[in-house]
Amino acid sequence: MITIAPSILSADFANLGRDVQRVREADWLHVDVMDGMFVSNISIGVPVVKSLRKFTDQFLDVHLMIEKPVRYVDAFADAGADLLTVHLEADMPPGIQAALAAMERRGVRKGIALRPITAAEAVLPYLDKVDLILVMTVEPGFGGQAFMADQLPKIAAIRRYIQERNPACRLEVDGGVDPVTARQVVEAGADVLVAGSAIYGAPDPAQAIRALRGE
Ligand SMILES: O=C(CO)[C@@H](O)[C@H](O)COP(=O)(O)O
Ligand SMILES: [Fe+2]
Repeated sequence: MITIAPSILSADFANLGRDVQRVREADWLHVDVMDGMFVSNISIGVPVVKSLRKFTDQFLDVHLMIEKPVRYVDAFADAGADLLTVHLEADMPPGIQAALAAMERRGVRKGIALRPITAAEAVLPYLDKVDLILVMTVEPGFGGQAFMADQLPKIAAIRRYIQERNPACRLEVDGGVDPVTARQVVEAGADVLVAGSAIYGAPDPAQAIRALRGE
């Protein structure tokens, strides 16, 4: 089963409620949080997640592109995030483990994300503790970038690790996903597809969601 997670980074923030309505047929909503430190861009944070939680029943998939994310787990849990994904590069190992432990305490689903430079093997110490692994297929920080096909072998390698060690874990791909690259990442083993520009840049976002599902 393929899950589509529209990224609201490509929405019109002045009309966010309208743009969330436009993707209501997707089960998930992908929320990109950027701090201007882990990535150069600054996007949105806790108050927007809180407002989204009141507005939609969609599963709130919050991608934290922030340094030392353990500092914000409680705040995003209070705001109503369903899943928090932290980058392995965003802290030293005790910090990432502390972030995952805090999510466990709060009953929030736990994800880890990898920049393109980070090898598949980096997930191994965490694989039995997480609900989702996110492979970035662009450098994190901005929507609308070109898909990095050199990440496909990494997706396939992580799918093999998941099958061996934690088959319930989801494998999400984020960056440059469109109907063509969607097929490639699904073939490699992804089962959650994030898409920003391919959905919000399309004349009919609902149709774009169906196209990403291969319907
Ligand atoms: O996390 C990020 C960017 O850092 C993404 O979630 C983007 O928002 C995806 O946008 P597209 O590449 O699909 O336009
Ligand atoms: Fe993202």
